[in-house]
This record gives sequence, structure tokens and C-alpha cells, in this order.
Amino acid sequence: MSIIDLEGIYTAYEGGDKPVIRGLSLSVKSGEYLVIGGPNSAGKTTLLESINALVRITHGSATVCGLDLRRYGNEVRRKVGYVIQNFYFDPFTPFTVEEVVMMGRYGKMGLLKRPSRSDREAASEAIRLLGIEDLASKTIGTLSGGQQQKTMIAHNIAKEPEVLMLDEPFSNLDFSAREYLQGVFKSVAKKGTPILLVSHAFDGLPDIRVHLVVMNKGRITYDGICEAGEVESIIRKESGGGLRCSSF
Ligand SMILES: Nc1ncnc2c1ncn2[C@@H]1O[C@H](COP(=O)(O)OP(=O)(O)OP(=O)(O)O)[C@@H](O)[C@H]1O
Repeated sequence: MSIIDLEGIYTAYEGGDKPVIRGLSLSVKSGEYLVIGGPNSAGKTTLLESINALVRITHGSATVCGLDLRRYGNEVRRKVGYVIQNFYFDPFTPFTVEEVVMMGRYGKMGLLKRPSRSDREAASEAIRLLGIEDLASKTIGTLSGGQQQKTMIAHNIAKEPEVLMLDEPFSNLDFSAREYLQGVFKSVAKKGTPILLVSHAFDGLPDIRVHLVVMNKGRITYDGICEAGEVESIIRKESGGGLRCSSF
């Protein structure tokens, strides 16, 4: 069953004079591990933001988790986990890691409600899964970039989303943390929740067949199933090989 169904969509940022996504169609099924690659400014982040109803879809049809994205954006956002590419926490941000992870439950429990036992269990399980138990009582603004990244991933896993979207989730992480997290994402997909991963680094992809989409200039230029080990070469080929370093 398709969890995401996009048919010929165009999306534009407020005030933008041209659409960024141009006539894109994509279907993502339950349990798929979707890798989205392509050159800088191809529209990869914009695609994730469109699926999360953060950028306006001007043309085409879009269904996410069975809901019409153009009408039910708020409801879709409650069902989708989205770890954004760049975030910044002021060093004085007054929330602890435990509180930030629990905020992932707000969509289910409602604001200003006491967390139920299942909310507490989901938050502690996410903290355990990310291996950040020792940080639970620290305020988020005092942590390193990698520790903040893990906290935001735990926040989104505690949400128990129907789709988990990750934009460059490995950017601040060391090699072993990247490998470990790939295993976490693989097990999330195995339980049926599709993973949508935007990345430029594919060395630690889990050893499974993945759904690969390559984008360029707001369009999909490749859409197929391949082995994880083939991802980088397909992206290189589709992106025209990229820049080469000539002799200095
Ligand atoms: N908030 C915004 N307002 C207007 N245009 C934007 C905005 N964010 C991105 N764009 C434009 O949309 C295009 C696609 O950007 P996007 O961030 O989606 O690319 P990307 O493929 O994720 O790139 P990268 O690999 O560099 O992160 C770019 O031309 C960018 O300038």
C-alpha cells in the first residue's frame, strides 16, 4: 500500500517566482527505505518539506498517510517524523533532552496534558535506542552538534510516525554513530514505517535493497530499486559525474 502518492506536483516557496519542484511523481510504500540523492539545490529538501506540508503545492495531487496533503497539512504533520537538515539551539534553551524527546509525543497526547504511561515508555525507548540515557537531564543547548542530532532523531522516533524523513541525519555524527543509526533506521523500516533519507554520504547504508530516487533541477531523473552498494555510482552517473579535480 502506498503511504505517499505524489502525481505531477509543482511546489513553490512563498514569494518565489518559479516552482522548485516541477512535475514530480513519486510513490512510497509501507516499509520502504527510500534514498533521495542528487546535486546541490536539486530540490531534495524542498521535496521533504512539500511532503510535510511546509511548502505550498501549486499543481498536481498529493496524498500522504491517506490524507490529501493540500487540505490536511496539519494532520499530515502529526503523522510524519521529520529530522531537519540544519537546526540551532541557543545555549540557554531551557529544555532537557528528556523534555525535548517527550515533545515528540505532543501530537498524540495534546498540549498541556500529563504524559501517560505509554507516552513515557515511548520517550524512554527512543532515548535508549539512541544511546543518550546519560544526557537525559542535560539542557539541549549545552550539547554538541552530534548529541543534539541524536536528540532530534529520538524526538521523532518517540513520535511513532507513520513516515520518517531524515535530511542529512549523519552530518554531525562520527563513523560508528552513523553505522549504528543506519541499523536503527533499517529496523524502523522493517516494522513498516517508510524511511525517506536525503544524504550525500552513502558509505554506511544498511545492506538491503533500497528504493533510490535521484533528483535534478526539481525533477526525478532516476527512480528504481537497487542494492545499497550501487547507490553512489547511480547517483554519480545520473548527476553527470560531478566536478572533477584538475591538476593544480
Ligand atoms: N525558503 C526558500 N525560499 C525560496 N527558495 C528556496 C528556499 N529554500 C530553498 N530554496 C531554493 O530551492 C532550490 C532547491 O533547494 P533545496 O534546499 O531543496 O535543494 P537540495 O537538493 O536539498 O540541496 P542541498 O543538497 O544543497 O542541500 C534552491 O534553488 C534554493 O535556492
